[in-house]
Amino acid sequence: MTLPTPTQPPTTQPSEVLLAVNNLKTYFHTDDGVVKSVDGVTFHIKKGETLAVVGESGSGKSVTSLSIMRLIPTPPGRIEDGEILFSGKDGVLKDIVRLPEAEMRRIRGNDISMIFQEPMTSLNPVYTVGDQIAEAVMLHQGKNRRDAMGVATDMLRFVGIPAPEKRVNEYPHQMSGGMRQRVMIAMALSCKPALLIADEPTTALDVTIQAQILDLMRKLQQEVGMSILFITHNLGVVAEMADRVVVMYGGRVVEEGDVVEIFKAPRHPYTMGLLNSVPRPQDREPGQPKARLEAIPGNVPNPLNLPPGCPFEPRCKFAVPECSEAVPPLYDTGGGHTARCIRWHEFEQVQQGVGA
Ligand SMILES: Nc1ncnc2c1ncn2[C@@H]1O[C@H](COP(=O)(O)OP(=O)(O)OP(=O)(O)O)[C@@H](O)[C@H]1O
Repeated sequence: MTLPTPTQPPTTQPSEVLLAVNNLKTYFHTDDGVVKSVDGVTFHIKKGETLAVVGESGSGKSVTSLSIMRLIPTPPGRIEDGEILFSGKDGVLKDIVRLPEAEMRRIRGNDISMIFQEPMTSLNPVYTVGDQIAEAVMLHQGKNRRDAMGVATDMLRFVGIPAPEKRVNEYPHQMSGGMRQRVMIAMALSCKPALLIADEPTTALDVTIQAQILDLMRKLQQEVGMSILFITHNLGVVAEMADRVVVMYGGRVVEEGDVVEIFKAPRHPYTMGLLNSVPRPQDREPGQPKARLEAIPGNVPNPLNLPPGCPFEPRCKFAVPECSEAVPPLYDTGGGHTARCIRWHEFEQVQQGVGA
């Protein structure tokens, strides 16, 4: 995979905050100890924007999104602290962490929808795709079955499924992986959510279909005007889809900022490592030396046994003794860009050519 250069302007002019996650802590109480999967995570999503959450496997991306949906398996999981402020279609600001379950059920699928990597885990094999979309429409929009089936057919057409009148009566197994992912998107968008959470939605698809689904999501976002929280480990997808990016490591945000800025001037060695492990288009230009790709050495830390200091320190080629003393705070590096590294300023100087 080659990394595209993120250049596209935001699809809308995002201004107001739709969702604000503040100091979220979601832990799992296991027999082996407490897994601090999400440990003090803060970020926000503006109306109409796409925010990518990126990080290696185990960094806490999915637990963050499941916390927003309040779908953490309890026990062993629990949201221990923090707030998730959300302003839904009714315009009332709510804290998702503290909402009664009945109200949360109204929000799920109506104000916030989620699509997953593998549609077969979310689609029911014994019902037609039309029935499944119609059910969500009947539940949230109070439509009768006939009208809801009409909406289901329209939604299948909307997501580019050919012959929707026929396919609405088909079962998931009669469709290809790409078509099933389109059905998932149709179902997720059928109630026009304000926020779509997409957790690795294209990972299981081959590259051509992947590109089609990403294109489709961009187009639909413009038409529906929703915000997207895009969970991925794929920086190519981040560059193509996101306005801003949150980089997670060991259950914490280690860097956040505008996607163009982060790709151009990362301030955290983990983000630099992620970027160095994927080819960039400028490295492939004629006359340029062949880019050296480097995998980040080592593995993500064991969440039951995190080091006392910066969790990336054991893998970091820029680590100094102070790094292992305490978890660094998130430093404001300017222009809405933050990084959790005590040496961020030195990277800035090198990138700006100071003392080089
Ligand atoms: N039900 C659970 N019980 C115990 N630990 C859990 C549970 N669910 C998640 N975890 C732990 O929480 C941490 C974060 O997991 P999470 O699934 O959020 O990572 P991720 O960044 O989404 O990874 P991936 O890209 O593989 O989905 C991991 O260490 C994981 O083992």
